[in-house]
Amino acid sequence: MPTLGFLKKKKTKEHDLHDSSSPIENHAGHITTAARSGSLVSASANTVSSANSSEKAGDTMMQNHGPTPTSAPQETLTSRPHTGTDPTQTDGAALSRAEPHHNGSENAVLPSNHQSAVPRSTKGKYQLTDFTMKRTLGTGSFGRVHLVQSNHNQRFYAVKVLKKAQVVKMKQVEHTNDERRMLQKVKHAFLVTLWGTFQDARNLYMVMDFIEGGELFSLLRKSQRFPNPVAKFYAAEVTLALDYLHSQGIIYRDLKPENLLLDRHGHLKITDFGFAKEVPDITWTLCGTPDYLAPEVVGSKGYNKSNILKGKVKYPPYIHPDAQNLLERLITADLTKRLGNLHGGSKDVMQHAWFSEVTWDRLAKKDIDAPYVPPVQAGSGDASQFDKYPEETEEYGHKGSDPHGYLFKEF
Ligand SMILES: Nc1ncnc2c1ncn2[C@@H]1O[C@H](COP(=O)(O)OP(=O)(O)OP(=O)(O)O)[C@@H](O)[C@H]1O
Repeated sequence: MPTLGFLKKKKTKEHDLHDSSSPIENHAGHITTAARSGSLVSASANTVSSANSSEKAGDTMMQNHGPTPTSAPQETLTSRPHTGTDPTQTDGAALSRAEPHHNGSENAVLPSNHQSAVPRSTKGKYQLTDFTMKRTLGTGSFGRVHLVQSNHNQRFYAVKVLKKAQVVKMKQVEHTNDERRMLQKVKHAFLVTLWGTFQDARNLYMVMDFIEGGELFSLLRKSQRFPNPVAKFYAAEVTLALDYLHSQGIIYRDLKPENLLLDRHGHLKITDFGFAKEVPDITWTLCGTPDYLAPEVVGSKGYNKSNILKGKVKYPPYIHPDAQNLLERLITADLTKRLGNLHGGSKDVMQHAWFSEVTWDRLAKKDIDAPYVPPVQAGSGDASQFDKYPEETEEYGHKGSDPHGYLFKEF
């Protein structure tokens, strides 16, 4: 018989994980790339090679339990010196003020790494003239993401621009409004921060922190494959981020290396909530006989990808057996057997053998050095880690008729 007790959304333990961190309230911290030279990263080149040295560094990294790791954790703890600033704040004000000038109710200081569900209010009405548009950082199905510079504090941000007509044509209105709402709500060290949104007659704009280190995709492409400990580091940070999202009733649904960005220190930030979904009543735990569950839930019929249900994954011979085991258990089509969806919830994933040497609380505090530090000049708008794209030819800031505006009232 099924037990109904576990059919509640699981409040996971990242209360504990994040309560202890509060790393990003201190805006006074400054990390220079020089300060990172003592890090455990051996791959100072542009790739994470699979050389032995790198493998070893990764091992050390994940076992870095000592009280004083060699990589100046305090600096890591006070990181994001420029990212925790509202784009309309001038520098001096941003360091001390909790309220931006345009809306007294807003909290302009980045929240701590707590998993509190109190939404960060980012509904300051930014406008195009607050920013100077720079080059394109990436393109997606409905728009593009630009590097921009705030005209108020000269800091750099990323602005996602979505063409309303395209969003409507591709039937993405709901997804787009969801994306905005969820990104505004979440706050986590490994999730990108949304500062605010605005619109003109043709476009929607989402103002985010600029994550300088580029896509994990690019690093993977250059590296071809990650050594086991490096893969483990990124997977572990993703695990924490997803665990947090799930605790907030959000399923991400678009996990891919293109959406995993590296910050200036090499820690992950998940971006693109275009397919994320809020499922407040989601059943994360499922075990025993699912007598009371709808067939489409049991059979996962909502996702009609029979090839995925039936497909057989071939694992390369070099994959670590523990990693393979974890993957096999995560991509189990049968929800009643899938790791992360069982009685222990995400804890089962975190306690899997592949993650055995991960010290989760320290990882959550970014207290474990990343295996690769992107070669960027921090805070300077250095977009060298991003691929180049043909630039948008259509000017932004259109006034005039706005046939779709009523669909995006929240922006
Ligand atoms: N905050 C950010 N900082 C730096 N670059 C970013 C940021 N957000 C997005 N990008 C870049 O822009 C690219 C496209 O962004 P995003 O995935 O959000 O767009 P999209 O239109 O939803 O894409 P898709 O069609 O893949 O869903 C990302 O892959 C990344 O390279």
